[in-house]
Amino acid sequence: MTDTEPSPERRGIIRDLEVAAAFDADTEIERRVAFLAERLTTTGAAALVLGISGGVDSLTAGRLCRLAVDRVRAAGGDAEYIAMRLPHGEQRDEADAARATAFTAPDRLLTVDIRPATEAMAASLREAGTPYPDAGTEDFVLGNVKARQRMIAQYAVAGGLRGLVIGTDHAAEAVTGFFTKYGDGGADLVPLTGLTKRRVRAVAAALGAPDDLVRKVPTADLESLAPQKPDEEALGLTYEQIDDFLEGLPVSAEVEESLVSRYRATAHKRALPTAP
Ligand SMILES: Nc1ncnc2c1ncn2[C@@H]1O[C@H](COP(=O)(O)OP(=O)(O)OC[C@H]2O[C@@H]([n+]3cccc(C(=O)O)c3)[C@H](O)[C@@H]2O)[C@@H](O)[C@H]1O
Ligand SMILES: Nc1ncnc2c1ncn2[C@@H]1O[C@H](COP(=O)(O)OP(=O)(O)OP(=O)(O)O)[C@@H](O)[C@H]1O
Ligand SMILES: [Mg+2]
Repeated sequence: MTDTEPSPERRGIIRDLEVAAAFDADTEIERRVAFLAERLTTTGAAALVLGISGGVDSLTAGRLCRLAVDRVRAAGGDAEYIAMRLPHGEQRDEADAARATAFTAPDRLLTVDIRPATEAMAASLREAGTPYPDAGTEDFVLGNVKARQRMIAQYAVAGGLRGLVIGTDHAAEAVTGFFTKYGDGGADLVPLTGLTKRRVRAVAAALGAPDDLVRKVPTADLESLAPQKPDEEALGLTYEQIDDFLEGLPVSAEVEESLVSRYRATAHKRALPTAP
């Protein structure tokens, strides 16, 4: 069963997440590079800091950082793009991460293993007697600790070098709240805002990224008990379905209901802390 006319609630979500009706990859590249360059110039920051995972989102954001920094320099400014590799121990898709990093052409590359910090926190939580209901819950929660360790590492570099931390959140993650609050959700600038997943891929392709990395299966890769688990498996929805919903295309009633209710349930993740 499909609907052809998006509900008023869906239209509100599309508007709130800034998903444009029309899309042209080159126009989006220009707009987003201009945004990053303007932020560097206006804030007087000296660097853009971004974790590169090997996935398409960070590859795309990283290339936009490269172009923005080049633009600032061409205008006589001084800035750099700092990429960070933040593996948890040995990363299974390290070869992809290395190629993605090379594609973004950073001025500096810093590699920080987040495993020791994550394990130290896990051990201290266990010692404190943290009452996890089961091993799966502990593994899931420690996955979010990994994402937050990455945030800590990026802010440590930004703090030392007058940098700004780049987040890779886009509309297809924002609508489901599929990010760690104050983990990968913690950033200063979010240049992919409003893009659906297929539009992120289209931007990556237009930027000249290697085809296999453009089409790579998305994974948060946070759970040690389920390494490289595809996002679509975790979400129980495909990115095609999520993108269709966001682009106002026909989706089933089940998909519509599921996304509207996830959007409502995760409102706190897209807002400032709740105050009285
Ligand atoms: N109603 C409410 N009002 C205010 N705050 C509320 C709240 N409900 C929960 N909270 C708070 O939010 C916390 C839950 O949020 P959070 O800690 O983020 O945890 P949660 O949303 O449960 O998990 C994060 C999800 O995002 C996925 N993820 C993370 C990182 C990257 C990617 C990726 O795409 O690569 C995906 C991850 O696999 C997982 O499925 C609760 O522990 C609580 O502190
Ligand atoms: N192993 C890692 N090394 C460096 N940064 C990472 C790593 N894992 C995650 N990140 C950071 O967290 C962000 C969120 O991860 P996410 O999985 O949503 O994006 P991605 O890996 O770039 O693309 P995809 O969603 O297609 O897998 C990444 O874009 C990146 O900035
Ligand atoms: Mg990923």
